[in-house]
Amino acid sequence: MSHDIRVKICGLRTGADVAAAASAGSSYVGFVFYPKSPRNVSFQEAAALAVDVPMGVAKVALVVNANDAFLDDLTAAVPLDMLQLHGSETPTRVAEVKARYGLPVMKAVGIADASDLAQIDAYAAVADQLLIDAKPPKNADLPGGNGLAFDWTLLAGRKYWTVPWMLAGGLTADNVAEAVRLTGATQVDVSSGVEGSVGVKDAGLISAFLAAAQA
Ligand SMILES: O=C(O)c1ccccc1N[C@@H]1O[C@H](COP(=O)(O)O)[C@@H](O)[C@H]1O
Repeated sequence: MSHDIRVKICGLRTGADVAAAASAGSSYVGFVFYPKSPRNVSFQEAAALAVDVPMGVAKVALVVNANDAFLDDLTAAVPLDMLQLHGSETPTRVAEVKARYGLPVMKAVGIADASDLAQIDAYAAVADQLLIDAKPPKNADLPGGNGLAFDWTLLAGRKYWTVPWMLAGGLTADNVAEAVRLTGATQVDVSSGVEGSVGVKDAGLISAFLAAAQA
């Protein structure tokens, strides 16, 4: 039986990446605007890639603790459908970004243990979507995109959040079906799990991930 799981492929850097994600059936594509990331793209590169994203596939900009000047320039240069805030933005900042840019905002929340779940309600009150990701290791260069999974059973039996959410963190074609089964996620996000080497997407892995997520 096939399930209606919506997939986001994050960290696209080339036209071939966009074509692979779109033809495999992704619902979202993500562009990373964070210089420390091996997946970082410039505004100009993202604007060129956005042209080839089919209608109906949402273009998501991933930013980390971005200020208004950065977001002003980003939103002027790149046609976007959603902003993904993947730093330590507070609920107040999430609300400010949503009001200032008029774009749906997805807030990433890092989870390592049950105590990390407490913060989610405050974000659910202001964000349009949540991204439930693994908390990065201490001193990690990146706040996400580390290929690290968290204990999915932490989400089993949770009360529902009031906004849609995506599961992320260390997902691959081999584990995504189990992750969906344990968490009840209806949306999943992947970056390093569909790469042949760090920062380099692999069309075969993208297609295998979509097939496994929706199987
Ligand atoms: O992908 C990145 O380089 C990145 C950089 C900074 C913040 C987040 C980043 N990626 C996001 O992290 C999660 C999980 O990634 P992975 O599948 O474990 O590699 C995913 O949501 C990406 O959107």
